[in-house]
Amino acid sequence: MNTFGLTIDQVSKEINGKTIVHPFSMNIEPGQVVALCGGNGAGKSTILRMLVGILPPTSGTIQLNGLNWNDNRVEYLQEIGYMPDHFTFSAGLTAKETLEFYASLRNRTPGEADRLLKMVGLHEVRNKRVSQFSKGMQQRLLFAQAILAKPALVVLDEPTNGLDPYWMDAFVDLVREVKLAGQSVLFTTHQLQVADAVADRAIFLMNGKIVRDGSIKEYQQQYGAIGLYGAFSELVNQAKA
Ligand SMILES: Nc1ncnc2c1ncn2[C@@H]1O[C@H](COP(=O)(O)OP(=O)(O)OP(=O)(O)O)[C@@H](O)[C@H]1O
Repeated sequence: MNTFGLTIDQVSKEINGKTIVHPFSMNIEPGQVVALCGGNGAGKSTILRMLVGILPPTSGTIQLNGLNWNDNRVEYLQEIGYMPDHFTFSAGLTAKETLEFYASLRNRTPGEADRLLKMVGLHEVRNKRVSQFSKGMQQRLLFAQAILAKPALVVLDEPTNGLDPYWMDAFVDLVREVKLAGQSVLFTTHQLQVADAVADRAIFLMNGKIVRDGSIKEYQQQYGAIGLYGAFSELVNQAKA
C-alpha cells in the first residue's frame, strides 16, 4: 500500500448520539488539491476538525505519510497546517509578531515569517496590530500561518471567506505554489468558482455523507461551462425528490 499522502478509512463522527459524519473513506495524494463542498451543516468543518486533531473520530483510522492519527500523534500533527473557519488573534500583537510567534512554535526562523508576510501581501502593514485588520487581512494572515511550516497537508476551512476579488485570485496562485511544492491541500468552500479554479478534485457532502467525488475535469465534461454548479444543483434536486 502506498503510505504517502492522506488515507482515511471508515471515519465517522457522532456527537451526543447523533451521526454528524457517516463512515467514509478517501485518499488524497501528495500535491493534490481537493475542495470539500456542500451546504450549511453538511459536516465539512467536522471532517476538517477530525483531520487536524481537534475532534477524535468516533470510528475509523487516519494516516498521513504513514503516520497514524493515534499512534504517531505528535509527528502526525507536525505534518499539518490548519486554517480554521473562525479564529481570534491575540489583539495586542502586530502581524509580524503574530507570524513570528507561529514560526517559533514550528521551529522556523523569523525570516520565514517575513517571506510569508510578503507572499500574502501583508508586509507593508506588518507592524500594524492584528486587531485593526479587516476580515480579509485576517484571512490572509491565517492562511500564512497554515502554510508556514511547509506541512505535507494544508487544511483550510472557508479560506476565501471575506477576500476581495484580487485576493481571491492571489489565493488561487498561492495554492498552486503549495501544490507545486508537493504538498496536499484540502479546503472547504461555498464558492464553487474557487473550487473550479484551483482544485484537482471536488467532493460533495450532504447530511454527513459523501454524495459525489470526482475530478474537476469529470464535472466539466459532464456539465460543461457550469461545471460544479451543475453537479451541485443536480445533487440538491435529487435530495429533494
Ligand atoms: N459540537 C457539536 N455539538 C452538536 N452538534 C454539532 C457540533 N458540531 C457540529 N455539530 C452539528 O453538525 C452538523 C455539521 O456541522 P459542520 O460545522 O461540520 O457543518 P459545515 O458543513 O461545516 O457547515 P457550514 O457550511 O455552515 O460551515 C451541523 O448540524 C452542526 O449543528
